[in-house]
Amino acid sequence: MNDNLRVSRVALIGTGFVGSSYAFALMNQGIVNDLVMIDVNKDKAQGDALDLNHGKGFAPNPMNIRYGEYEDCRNADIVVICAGAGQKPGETRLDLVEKNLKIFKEIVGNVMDSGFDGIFLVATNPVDILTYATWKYSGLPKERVLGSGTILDTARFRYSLGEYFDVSPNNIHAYIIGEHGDSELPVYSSADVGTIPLRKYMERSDEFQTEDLDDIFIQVRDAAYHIIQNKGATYYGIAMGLARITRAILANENSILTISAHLDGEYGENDVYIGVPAVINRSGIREIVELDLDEEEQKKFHQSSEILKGILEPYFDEVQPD
Ligand SMILES: NC(=O)C1=CN([C@@H]2O[C@H](COP(=O)(O)OP(=O)(O)OC[C@H]3O[C@@H](n4cnc5c(N)ncnc54)[C@H](O)[C@@H]3O)[C@@H](O)[C@H]2O)C=CC1
Ligand SMILES: CC(=O)C(=O)O
Repeated sequence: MNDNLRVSRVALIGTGFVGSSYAFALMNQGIVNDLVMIDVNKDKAQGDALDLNHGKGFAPNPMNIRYGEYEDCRNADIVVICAGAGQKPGETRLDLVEKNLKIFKEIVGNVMDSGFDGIFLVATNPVDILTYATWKYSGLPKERVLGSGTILDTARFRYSLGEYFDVSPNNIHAYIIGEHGDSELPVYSSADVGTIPLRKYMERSDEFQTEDLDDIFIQVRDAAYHIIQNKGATYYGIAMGLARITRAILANENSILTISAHLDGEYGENDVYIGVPAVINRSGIREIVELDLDEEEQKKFHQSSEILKGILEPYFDEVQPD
């Protein structure tokens, strides 16, 4: 049988705003055959599974959806973790570290006790820190533990640049890398619009001004704060991003996506999970794509990495800031 057509199972831990939106995206896109939903709040997971089942008749592909227990993770291809606290208005992602690390120790322990031997995909914030924790707590190879990283920030960036240039975001190649959070950075040096380097594209019209690029980035970096202020949480964007990563894994796509990956010398950094472009396929992270950063970008990326290492250090003693 073609490996791309085999039965695929995702176990989702945490069926709150993000988890249930992700489940809805999976169903609508027909990405997975079997979805098991697990939450400490069993009523919520059970209610979501039933609600989703009622929409199945309108979905593009047959899909088995049910609520379950940790033992159901045993045969999962991917365990996706969206469980834990989210930011309240005014809180940063890094403010969540203490409480969500505790939750993760328990969750990852339970998943591993089931005999799980697949790929972890983490969305809970602070996502780079919790992906590192998942890697440590699980003992799985680093290639099989990834976080959503800056996939959402990159999508927001392409959306905003698309609006600015009045071009589809699909024709814009531009990445946000670094922490999924306040120290992230845009990579303008290698951004392009329809293969034309972005800065060159801007020469087409006096309407395009370099200062606007700073405003666009600030809008992107602070988007979550604005959305949380408006409606308490963000979930549709990340749900689509998680579905995109899931598809890249299960369909063995070899797609380049900005996810949180463990660096082992790439970009001159060691022992940190951070947002970078990487080739994603059925084995998880096939390889990290090293962008040719300019000096300013390199400096900012290093600063972002140092911030993450500084957060990790008290919890994981072998992490040494440079
Ligand atoms: N990586 C990204 O780009 C994004 C990440 N997030 C993060 O996703 C996380 C979830 O956000 P929401 O869904 O809005 O929160 P939520 O509060 O709606 O859902 C969290 C769910 O986790 C469950 N949970 C808590 N402890 C658990 C445990 N020990 N075991 C199993 N389930 C447990 C809760 O019962 C709840 O259903 C937050 O950390 C948030 O910051 C949110 C948006 C974007
Ligand atoms: C909440 C969050 O991490 C985001 O929307 O970017």
